[in-house]
Amino acid sequence: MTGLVVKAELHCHIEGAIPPALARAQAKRYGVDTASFIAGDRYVWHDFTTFMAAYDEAAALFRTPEDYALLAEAYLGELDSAGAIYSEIFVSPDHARTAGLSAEAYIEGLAEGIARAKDKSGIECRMIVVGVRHLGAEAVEGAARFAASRPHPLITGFGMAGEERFGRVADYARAFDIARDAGLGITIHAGELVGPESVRDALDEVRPSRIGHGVRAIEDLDLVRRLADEGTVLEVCPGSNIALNVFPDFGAHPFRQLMDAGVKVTLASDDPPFFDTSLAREYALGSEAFGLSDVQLREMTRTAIEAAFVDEPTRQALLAKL
Ligand SMILES: Nc1ncnc2[nH]cnc12
Ligand SMILES: [Zn+2]
Repeated sequence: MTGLVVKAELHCHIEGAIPPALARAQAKRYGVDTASFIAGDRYVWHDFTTFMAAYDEAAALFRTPEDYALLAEAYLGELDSAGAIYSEIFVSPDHARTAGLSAEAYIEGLAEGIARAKDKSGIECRMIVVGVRHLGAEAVEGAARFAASRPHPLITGFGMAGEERFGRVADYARAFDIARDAGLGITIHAGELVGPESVRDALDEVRPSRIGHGVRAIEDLDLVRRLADEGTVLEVCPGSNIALNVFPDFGAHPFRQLMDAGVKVTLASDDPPFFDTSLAREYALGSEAFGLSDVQLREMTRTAIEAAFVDEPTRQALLAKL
């Protein structure tokens, strides 16, 4: 039934959306051995650290603007087929630079793929530049300065991904100040690998309108009330959380508790092929694991579009499609 529900996605890392078969094809072109991180049609990893290592290896196989154009076009085509009308992708200039591609060329390639997808299906997409937390505060400030220079109109947000157990949120506050001052939307990964204190620090130090994951806020009901009161939107990625063992199974996942407590929740796929998921599967889980009706799923899509980092005319046009 959820196939009929109009969808929107606020949380997908474009490097995390590389299908293993495409990574293999890229590796063949560039003469890279994938044995350490792909087996058959699956990425090989067993915890967050080895997941990040496999992710970095896959990202390093994308080296030209056209490589990224094809990736963005393919991912958005898949989303369109699943009924999505809007997507935000996290983009990481640090990963591009490691692969020998300038941040500018990387963004141009992605923007080309986004434009091709929009021409084909009408799907809207925006880019959120992310800094990589475990590269340190200076690197994250560099990513923020790049985003704040507003190198492309489709870049509308700034965020931070990577190893949440590295450093303290306060170390990164300046990066977020730079991005906020430039008018970018703000989101931050928190409450995924670390508990409620990480979410509280994110709220206090960064003042985001959205939090990536945030699900471990459930360990502190005062914090859950604060999220509800302040209207902070959570980009919840249940398939990712179970794959990374943040919770043992969907029965233990707090999506429904957060929603019932009045927290604004949305569903997203994070790094779909790494976690055997897709936006379609996350919406199906919304129904099958969390008991949401199609009407509730559609309302959740509305929450996502209301929280999207887009200009008002685009937001209104998207809302009119619901
Ligand atoms: N689930 C995740 N958490 C933090 N950083 C990430 N980068 C890509 N996926 C991530
Ligand atoms: Zn993420």
